[in-house]
Amino acid sequence: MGKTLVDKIWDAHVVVSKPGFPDVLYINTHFIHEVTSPQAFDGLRRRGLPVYRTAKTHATADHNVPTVDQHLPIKEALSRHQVEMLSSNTAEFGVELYGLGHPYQGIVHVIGPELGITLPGMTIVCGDSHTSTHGAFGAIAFGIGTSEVEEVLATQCILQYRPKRMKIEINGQLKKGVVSKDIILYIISQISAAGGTGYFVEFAGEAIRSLSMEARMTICNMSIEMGARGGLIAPDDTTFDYLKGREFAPKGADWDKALAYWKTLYSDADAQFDKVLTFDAASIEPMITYGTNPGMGIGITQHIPAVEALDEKEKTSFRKSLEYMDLQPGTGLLGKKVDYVFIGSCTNSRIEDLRMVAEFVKGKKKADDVTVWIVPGSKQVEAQAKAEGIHEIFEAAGFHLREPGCSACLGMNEDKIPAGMYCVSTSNRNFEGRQGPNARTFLASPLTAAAAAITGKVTDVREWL
Ligand SMILES: CC(C)[C@H](C(=O)O)[C@@H](O)C(=O)O
Ligand code: SF4
Repeated sequence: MGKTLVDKIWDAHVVVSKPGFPDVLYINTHFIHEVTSPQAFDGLRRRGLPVYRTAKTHATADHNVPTVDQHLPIKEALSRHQVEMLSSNTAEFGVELYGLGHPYQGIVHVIGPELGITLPGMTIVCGDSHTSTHGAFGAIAFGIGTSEVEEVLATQCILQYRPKRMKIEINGQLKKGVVSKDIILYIISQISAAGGTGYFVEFAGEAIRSLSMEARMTICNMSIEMGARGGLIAPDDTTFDYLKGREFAPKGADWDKALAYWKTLYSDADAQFDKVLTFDAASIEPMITYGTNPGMGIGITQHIPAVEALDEKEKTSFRKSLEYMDLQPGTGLLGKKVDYVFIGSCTNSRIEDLRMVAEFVKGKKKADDVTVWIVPGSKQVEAQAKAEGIHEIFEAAGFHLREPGCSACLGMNEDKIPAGMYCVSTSNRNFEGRQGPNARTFLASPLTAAAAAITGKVTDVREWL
C-alpha cells in the first residue's frame, strides 16, 4: 500500500520506534524566539549541556519587539528583558541570532521560508504553535512546548506519537476577491476550531495547487486553528521555483540531489488517510469572523447565526462570545464601524500581502476615524516593499509601513488595540484579549482589511473590484 506524504517524511526521520512508546524523531531545523526559549536555556545550564547542533538552530526576536523606532532601546521592561535574554543566551550557546537591527530579523515563520532555511521533506519545530506555516513546503512542521525546546536544543530529537492523517481537498477555482485567507477561514468555519484535533492535514486539490507559496503559507499557518497538529502541502514546481537561489537553499550539485528527492514527496495515489474532506472553491466568499475563536466565521454577506440554530451545549459559549464582541445573533456585519485595521502577523505579512493591499489602496485615502497599522513580516519584506515604492502608496493613502514584528497579532508588545475597539485583522486568532485587554477582533484577508481601512466599515471588497 502507498504512503501519505506525512508518513514518508516521518519514516525518514525516525531514530527509534517501539510499540506503545512515542517515536524518537530527528529534527532538521529548530527555530527559537524570545518567548519560549529562556527556560529551555536555563535548563541546559542546569544540566551543564551544550546546544547539540548550533548550525541547525536559528533564532530571531519577534514577539516582544516594538514596530517603530527599533533602533532605540525597548521601552517596556518585560519586553526588553525577553529580547536581551535571547541575545545573551544565543551568544553564550553559539547560536546565530537575527535580532533587532539584523537585516534578516523578522517573524520566525516569515524568515525561515524567505531565507530558504525551510525546505521540503524536513522536520521543523519551534516553541510556537504557528510553526505549521512551514508545512507549505512539504515539511512536517509543528509547535512544541518550552520543555521540548530544551529537549531539541540538547539532542536535536523529539519524542512524538505519529499523528493521524487527514486530507482536505479544495477543488475548482476561487472567485474574484477571494484569497487563500478566505479558504482557511472557510474550512475552519465548516469543521470548527476543534475539527482537526489529532491530525496532520494535507491540503490538496486544484485551488491549492494554483496558489503561490506565500498564499500556501497562510493556509498551513492557520491549520492549527482547527486544532490540527500541523498542515502541509506537497511540494511542486511552485515550491522549487520559490526556493531556488535563496540564501540557505542548497546550491549546484546539492540542489540537483535535493530536487530529485523533493520530487518523491507526495502522497501515493493509493495512500490511506484517516479522514478526507472535500470543498468547492467556488462556494467560498470573502470571510470574516464575528466571535472569539477562528471557527466563528461567516461569508461577509452572511449573518451571525441565531442562537436557536445552535446545539444546546454551544449556546452558552456563543452568547458569552457575542457579549464580548457586543454583537447581536442573527445580524450581519456589513457596514459595522471599524476603529483599527491591522495588516500583519505570520499569517499575512509577506510581500504578496503588502502588494495586494497596495494595489487596492492605490489612489484611495483611508477613512478619517480608522487607525491603520501595516507591519511587514521581516526586514527583507520591509526592504522589498520600499524598493517597490509600496511604502509611498501607503503614505499617500494616510498610513505608514511600520517595522517588522508580531505587533498587534498579540498584546505582548507596545502595539495593542484599545479596550472596546473593533479591529479588522489579518492575523490568525480572535481570542478574548488577544490584541489587547478587551479589544475586539474581526479576522479577515488582507483585501477585506484594506477595504475596511478605506471605508472605515466592514466592507465587501468585491464591490470595489
Ligand atoms: C508566544 C507563543 C508561544 C505563541 C504561540 O505558540 O503561538 C504566539 O506566537 C501566539 O501566536 O499565540
Ligand atoms: S505573528 Fe502572531 S501568530 Fe505569528 S508567531 Fe507572532 S504572535 Fe504568534
